[in-house]
Amino acid sequence: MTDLPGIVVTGVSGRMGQMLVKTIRESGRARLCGALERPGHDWVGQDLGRAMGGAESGVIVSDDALEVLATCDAVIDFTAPAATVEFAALAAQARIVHVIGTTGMTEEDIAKVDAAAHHATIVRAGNMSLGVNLLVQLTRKVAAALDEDFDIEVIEAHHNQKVDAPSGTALMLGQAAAEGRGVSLEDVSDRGRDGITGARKRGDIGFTAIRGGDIVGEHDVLFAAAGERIVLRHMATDRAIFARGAVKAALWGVGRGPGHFDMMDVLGLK
Ligand SMILES: NC(=O)C1=CN([C@@H]2O[C@H](COP(=O)(O)OP(=O)(O)OC[C@H]3O[C@@H](n4cnc5c(N)ncnc54)[C@H](O)[C@@H]3O)[C@@H](O)[C@H]2O)C=CC1
Ligand SMILES: O=C(O)C1=N[C@H](C(=O)O)C[C@H](O)C1
Repeated sequence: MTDLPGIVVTGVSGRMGQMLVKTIRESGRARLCGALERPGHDWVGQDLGRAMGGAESGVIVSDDALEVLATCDAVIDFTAPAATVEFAALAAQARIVHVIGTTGMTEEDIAKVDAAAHHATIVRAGNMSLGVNLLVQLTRKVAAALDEDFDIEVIEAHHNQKVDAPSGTALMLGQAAAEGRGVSLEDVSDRGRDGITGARKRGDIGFTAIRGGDIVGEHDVLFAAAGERIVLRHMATDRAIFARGAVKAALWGVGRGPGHFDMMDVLGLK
């Protein structure tokens, strides 16, 4: 049992953090070697099992990332951009795998993660599910096959606690559509319609974000032309799909050496 790769979960009290703990425990392929939360969080110092409302687990929630990362093979991180940038630097120091699910990162944040990837094995993706990563491939193919007579719109829906928009997944899908068309997403992205916007610009890729209730995550890529429409859709109904992908990525990364990878690498979809 102790020979299994050790994974630490950071942001352990969060929606994804708790799902990751459950997924690691059920996997039979890894052991939970630590649990981290932000300094000042009321779970810090408590037994993780008890904090999650169950039996004692023997794992104490810590806020000392440097100490915990030194004893583990990988850290899985679904937290917030500023925290993720710090974890990347610590993972580089510890020479371990850093799986990043955090979305809403800026170009500057990503440049810092790139720098950390000289020493850490980083797997970062706005969506860790198999289904969405396949949808990304399909989106690129469909966009490449159609011309600008087809308007492309990415529509996403998430729960009312989500803090970033468009979602990381929507941006992955928009990027794939732009690549399929051979254009830069930056040049054609339309992200904030309100008021008298004028007619839609030919060639633009539009984004719409819906927030409500407990929606886990839904993404449509709409290709709309005169007389016909194609819709590519993914609907997540259980966060376990993201957690399973993240654990798979952590195990894939152990022993691989430094670099900045994504789920396409892990799933062999490149
Ligand atoms: N890539 C993917 O497949 C997925 C990505 N996400 C992304 O994961 C992130 C988290 O999502 P949720 O779990 O829903 O959010 P959440 O708000 O439920 O959890 C975030 C947790 O991170 C903790 N945290 C913040 N700063 C920290 C620090 N310095 N050290 C340790 N812990 C810290 C918070 O206290 C909180 O418990 C978001 O960016 C979301 O978009 C969510 C689902 C799937
Ligand atoms: O915040 C979430 O919940 C999710 N975030 C990711 C994103 O921004 O795309 C992935 C998933 O859709 C759930």
